[in-house]
Amino acid sequence: MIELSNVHIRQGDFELSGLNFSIDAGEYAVLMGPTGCGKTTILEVICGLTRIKSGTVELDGVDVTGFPPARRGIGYVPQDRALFPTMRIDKQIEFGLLVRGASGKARQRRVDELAELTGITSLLNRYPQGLSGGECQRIALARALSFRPRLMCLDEPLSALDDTTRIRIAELLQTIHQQEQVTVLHITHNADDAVRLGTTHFRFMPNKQIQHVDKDSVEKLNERITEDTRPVVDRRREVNL
Ligand SMILES: Nc1ncnc2c1ncn2[C@@H]1O[C@H](COP(=O)(O)OP(=O)(O)OP(=O)(O)O)[C@@H](O)[C@H]1O
Repeated sequence: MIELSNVHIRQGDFELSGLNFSIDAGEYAVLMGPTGCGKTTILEVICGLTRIKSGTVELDGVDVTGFPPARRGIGYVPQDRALFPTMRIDKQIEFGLLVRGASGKARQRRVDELAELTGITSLLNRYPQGLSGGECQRIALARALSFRPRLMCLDEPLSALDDTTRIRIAELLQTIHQQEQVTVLHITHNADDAVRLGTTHFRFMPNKQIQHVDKDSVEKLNERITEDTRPVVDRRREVNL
């Protein structure tokens, strides 16, 4: 489904090289690793938001290395959710379909379907201002799913939520994985979330390579949780267009 081969990335002083990583279709893959090791960078490479120096990115056997984000058919939920601040929620959800030329009827049907799936029907006429973190996450998930992506890339989707909301959103992620039959790549520091949600697990190793790890070893992990203090990067919004 996803295959990164011999990928070389450089951003400022940060560099990864000879990186190989693959995920089979239908998996709920969790990628873990300490802060600053390059997890978000890998999501951005897969989505087409960060250019690679060399190597290839394949999706379903197609080399998409030179494809712009919108041609990759990936739903992306960045860590800050990046909702459009001045757009009504129903319009945000249908946006990915609108730019792909879907009819008004098809868009309405999908908005209703996703609103029900994510539990946001009562929010469709609102704007992002004043919404809770959990509500924003549900909307970001619905928006990313609108065009039936083959892959969902989720950047710490359960961070910054209270415990009850965290459990509810984790349940929603499981429902989405099953009902939408979408392959998921979820990055997290949290070993409990990784064990609960993942069907396959990967970890950034000290040698800057990604390695497949079994569930038992994930349970023993206790990654240090630190906040990402980098400024929000607006270009991440592009991917769901
Ligand atoms: N645009 C950029 N220019 C220069 N350096 C960058 C840029 N984007 C990211 N980096 C650097 O690349 C490294 C990896 O960042 P990345 O956000 O991928 O790590 P991460 O594993 O997702 O971290 P966290 O878990 O804290 O979110 C960091 O050292 C970061 O400062």
